Amino acid sequence: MIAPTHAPHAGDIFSINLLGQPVIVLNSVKAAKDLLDKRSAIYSDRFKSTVVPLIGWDWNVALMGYGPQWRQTRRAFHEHFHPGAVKQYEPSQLSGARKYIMRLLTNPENFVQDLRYDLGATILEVSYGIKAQGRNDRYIAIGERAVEGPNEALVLGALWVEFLPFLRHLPPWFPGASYQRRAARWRADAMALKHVPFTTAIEDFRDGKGTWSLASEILHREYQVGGGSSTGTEELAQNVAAVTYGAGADTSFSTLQTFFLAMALHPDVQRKAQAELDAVIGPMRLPDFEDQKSLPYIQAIVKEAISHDSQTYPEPDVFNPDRFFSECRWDHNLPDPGDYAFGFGRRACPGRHFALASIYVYVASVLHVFNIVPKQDARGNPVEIKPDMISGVVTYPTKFECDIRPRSQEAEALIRLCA
Ligand code: HEM
Repeated sequence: MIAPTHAPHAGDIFSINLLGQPVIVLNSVKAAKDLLDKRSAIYSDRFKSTVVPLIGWDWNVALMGYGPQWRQTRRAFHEHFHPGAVKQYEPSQLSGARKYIMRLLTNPENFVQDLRYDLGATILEVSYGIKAQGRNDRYIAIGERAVEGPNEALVLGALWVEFLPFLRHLPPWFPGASYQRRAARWRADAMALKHVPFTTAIEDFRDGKGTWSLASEILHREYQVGGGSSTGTEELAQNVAAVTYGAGADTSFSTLQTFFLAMALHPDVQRKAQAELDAVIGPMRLPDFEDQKSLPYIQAIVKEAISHDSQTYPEPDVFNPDRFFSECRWDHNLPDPGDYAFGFGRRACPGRHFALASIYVYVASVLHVFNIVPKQDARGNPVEIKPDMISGVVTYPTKFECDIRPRSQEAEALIRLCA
């Protein structure tokens, strides 16, 4: 469950009572590390939720209790998402970022919708080997619809049925039980996410039409190890692919929206990043994964976009990539936001390396060729952006507008040539 707001003055650990159900909130990185890292043997289970099965998401490893099925699924995640394994996804991620900058050139006002689409298309290809066919793609729509259920229903206190489980037996027509109708739709959407792209991928693969994907690779590997077909193997491949597809796009999407917001507010940060890109890459090509190590300021922007702990960093709300440097060198004494933005202990995010690679390649590609500036009003004055966030299972900036323009004619030509 996700607490809807942060409570900076409430102490490291506090509890709230929701309709008789005690809820313990870990309100600092230290508290989370002490309990979830150091005592992970006893704090890796999940709350036995009424809402999770009601909305049809109980097959999702992130919401599963700590036990053999969770362990088997985590093992499969580890095999496909450890730092060495994620290299195989780089071509899809790079191609997604390049298609995106081409879209930014032709349709900059659609930067948010196109970002959602291109991240979704990349993760669809990685998970199932399916190539999305444009904005109205059936599989993209399935992915986007499916995450609405958990995004609405898993926010702490969103549905009373979580704390009064007998309410799950009420019929949908009963006064006040409209959540039953929504839950039925969310269940159908979750089932579509789990089954529809998987069935297409596996049928294509068996017919020799499909390309390699996470789903087909897990099936192949498990058959080799387990020595033949089994429903368990199919279920495992289905779950890993669907969780990747469901979890993978939304999280990176929210981080990259934060990046656009921060760039529109901080032209000085943009200039520094572009000076680094110009020095390392120059005007004749676009950034790729080979450049990552040579772009520390871009790395600092990525870390700054993921999130901040108010007790670890001074001025946590200020977007300041320079905080990671001391005397022009990377400051290794400063905690890495990547060590807590992805969770703690045994339940920490297995998609972390994949996510960081995606965010890097979008940030570097966009900044190399575009300037992001606030919109101008009729008199040519910049329209003030009031930054704010919407909290939920995933946190997003509220809607904001900005102008995204190629940095130069050469930059525009480079996009047209290479993207
Ligand atoms: C910026 C991007 C991302 C962020 C900030 C993020 C964050 C998180 C966090 C904080 C958790 C831990 C939740 C907890 O402790 O209960 C988590 C779990 C998880 N994440 Fe991510 N994530 C991101 C991207 C991804 C991607 C790309 C994938 C898939 C490839 C993924 C798959 C998962 C899974 C499967 C879990 C559940 C792990 C478990 O319960 O054992 N995430 N993520």
